[in-house]
Amino acid sequence: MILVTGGAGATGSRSVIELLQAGHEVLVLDNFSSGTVEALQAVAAATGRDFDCVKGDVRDGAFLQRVFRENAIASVVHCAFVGGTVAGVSGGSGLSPLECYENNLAGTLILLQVMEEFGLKRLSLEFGGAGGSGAGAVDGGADGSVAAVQRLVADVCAADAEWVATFSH
Ligand SMILES: O=c1ccn([C@@H]2O[C@H](COP(=O)(O)OP(=O)(O)O[C@H]3O[C@H](CO)[C@H](O)[C@H](O)[C@H]3O)[C@@H](O)[C@H]2O)c(=O)[nH]1
Repeated sequence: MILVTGGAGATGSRSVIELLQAGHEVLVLDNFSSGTVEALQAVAAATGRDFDCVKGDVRDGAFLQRVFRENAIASVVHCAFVGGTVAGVSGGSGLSPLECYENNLAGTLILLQVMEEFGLKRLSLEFGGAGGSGAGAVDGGADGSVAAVQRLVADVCAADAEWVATFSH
């Protein structure tokens, strides 16, 4: 089973469709800060497949531990990112830098810690709107938090060859 964080959002729900169509079992995890039940209903309609969804936050380590304990998760697709507030950059969420870094960097840090605790070291990161776009994008992100996430994950992978991570924007 593949866990898709932020699976009720635009980028995440597209990933869920692709994974279901490829025959994978999927579990969606989303705090529904911007994700919607309608997006999940559209996934079900497009694929004709059933999948479960748990409501909760990637920053909640105890919640993540429960999810990993109760489900046979083989890998994680991490899409639970929020956009920055840099003027003129798409994907802006209206959140402050502190809120963005907390969502994106702290959320990823806690997710990685719990994954490692469960011996799970396969991760795809899909930044979607949080990655920014066009000439205004800074270091691959609408604010520095996406670059910080990439650096964190790169350092974790460099220190332990068992970790496998891919990025897409
Ligand atoms: O801590 C968090 C933060 C976010 N989320 C969830 O993560 C998902 C993020 O998805 P969004 O749709 O908010 O963001 P995307 O990057 O997927 O999509 C954005 O970027 C896209 C471009 O790729 C389009 O512009 C789209 O309209 C715009 O919402 C949401 O379900 C949100 O509820 C969490 O679960 N936990």
